[in-house]
Amino acid sequence: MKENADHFDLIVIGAGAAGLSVASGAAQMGVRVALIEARAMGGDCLNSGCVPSKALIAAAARAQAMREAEVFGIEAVEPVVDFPKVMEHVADVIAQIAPHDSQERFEGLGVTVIRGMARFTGPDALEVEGRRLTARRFVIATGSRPAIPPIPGLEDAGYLTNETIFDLRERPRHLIVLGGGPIGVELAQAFRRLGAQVTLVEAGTILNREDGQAVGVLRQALLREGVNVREGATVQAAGRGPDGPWLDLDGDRNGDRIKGSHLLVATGRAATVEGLGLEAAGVAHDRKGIAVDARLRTSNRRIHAIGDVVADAPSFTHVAGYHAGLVIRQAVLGLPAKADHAMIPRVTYGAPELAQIGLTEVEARKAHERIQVIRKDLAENDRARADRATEGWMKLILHRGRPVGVTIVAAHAGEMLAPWAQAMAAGTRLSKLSGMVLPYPTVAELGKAVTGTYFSEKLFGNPWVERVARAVQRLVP
Ligand SMILES: Cc1cc2nc3c(=O)[nH]c(=O)nc-3n(C[C@H](O)[C@H](O)[C@H](O)COP(=O)(O)OP(=O)(O)OC[C@H]3O[C@@H](n4cnc5c(N)ncnc54)[C@H](O)[C@@H]3O)c2cc1C
Ligand SMILES: NC(=O)c1ccc[n+]([C@@H]2O[C@H](COP(=O)([O-])OP(=O)(O)OC[C@H]3O[C@@H](n4cnc5c(N)ncnc54)[C@H](O)[C@@H]3O)[C@@H](O)[C@H]2O)c1
Repeated sequence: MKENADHFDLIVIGAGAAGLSVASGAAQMGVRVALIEARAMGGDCLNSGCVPSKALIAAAARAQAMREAEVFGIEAVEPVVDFPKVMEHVADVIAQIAPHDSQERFEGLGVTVIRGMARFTGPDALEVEGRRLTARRFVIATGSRPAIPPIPGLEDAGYLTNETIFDLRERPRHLIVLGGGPIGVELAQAFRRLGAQVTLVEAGTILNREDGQAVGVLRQALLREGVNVREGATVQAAGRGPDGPWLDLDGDRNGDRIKGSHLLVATGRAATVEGLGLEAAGVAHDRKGIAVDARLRTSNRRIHAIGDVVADAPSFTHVAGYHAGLVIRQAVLGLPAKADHAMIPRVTYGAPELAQIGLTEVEARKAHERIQVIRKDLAENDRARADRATEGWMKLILHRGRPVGVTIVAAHAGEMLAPWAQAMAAGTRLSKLSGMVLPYPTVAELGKAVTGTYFSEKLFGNPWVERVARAVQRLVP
């Protein structure tokens, strides 16, 4: 081993969800770790992603609840939204979580934290701010950035991204959101609920990876709440007028111009690979990110890549954490570990939320000749009735009696999905799930009701079961 102060067992580049998880796990198991971060500790999720967006959504939900109070016998009112205070709340939530990801905490765990841009100079060496570091192994966890589409005039129009929108302290009068993926949909609805006029512009259909029927429920909610949803809209050009940015659309309606006060671009992500010196390190990558094998190794076997920077991996914080665990198993404990993205859950935090694990119905029909789909509406659930939140449903997709997918559209779909994620990861049989006693009244009971339907279809009206039951009545005292 090189007796050099700047030699480490493991160097991690990027202190976002992925890099932080590897660094803390490895350091706590006695490995000499360096963690390099060019910008804010915590990366996208803490500073400009999950955390601020969910805090904003929470404030927006409070505002909406005031508009919808009538049904509970409480006078509905149009809320007075103090937008700067809402954004203070968002900043405060970030500040509360930040110590967990801070340089001080990681140094306390024994990690050497180095601030600056890392650039590989060779297969086992890199440079940060003129300092040379070497290591036995590296982990690239440099995440992703907003991908900006090549629309003529977009730079002149001026736009926000997830990296700047949470710095706003003045409520947009009219926010144009370009892109109807999870970022666009979540933020469009939140800003609308906080009192902005919102136009959501999407080239195809919103949330196009998700179950179309579930998206339909969310789309109706967006429209009902006054989000102007423009799907199938191609943006020809953008520019800036005296009052703010505009987009010229061509598609569903010919040649119309949308004028807003602010424009948010949420048209996808690009892996952060520029300036990393990946060629010097012998790490293959393309437009989609860094290529890895099932063990998350790059073309340089001593370098792993994890999180958003990985080509073709789902971009979620829980995936970043999952990848980190797999790398720790291999690089720290010497155990084999392979990534499997088939059972990664995902939730779009609209109102209602849209949650998915495994195959959607359409995907399952393509993958298997025969599937069974059982759907139960929230309107049948007592807690949902009491909460006046009966919009939505759950769909269980089965192949040969085993769950291959679950889709939920409901106010708390993410929480409702969690036990299914556990059950599907553990391979729990449906009979075990249907035999479980759940607290009443909870919306989670809808999941049990679905499994109940599966078994009642098999048991009720079945001549064999009826014969057995009659025999038992005769023979058992
Ligand atoms: C608005 C929004 C909402 C989201 N909501 C959710 C959600 O609700 N749930 C969910 O699961 N996911 C959500 N995501 C996705 C989630 O934020 C990402 O999947 C996650 O942050 C990826 O973590 P990461 O560690 O791979 O990358 P990042 O968090 O991007 O971290 C990478 C870090 O590397 C640093 N870096 C880059 N290059 C270098 C270099 N050369 N040298 C040193 N440092 C470098 C960067 O500065 C950054 O801090 C959301 C994303 C956005 C944008
Ligand atoms: N709740 C969550 O877990 C959550 C929330 C936000 C983001 N994320 C993660 O971040 C990723 C990125 O989110 P995103 O919403 O930016 O990207 P996305 O790729 O999921 O969606 C981008 C959308 O923009 C549209 N689009 C692209 N170019 C366009 C153009 N020129 N004009 C009009 N529409 C255009 C696409 O058709 C697509 O629907 C997500 O895929 C997800 O993995 C997760």
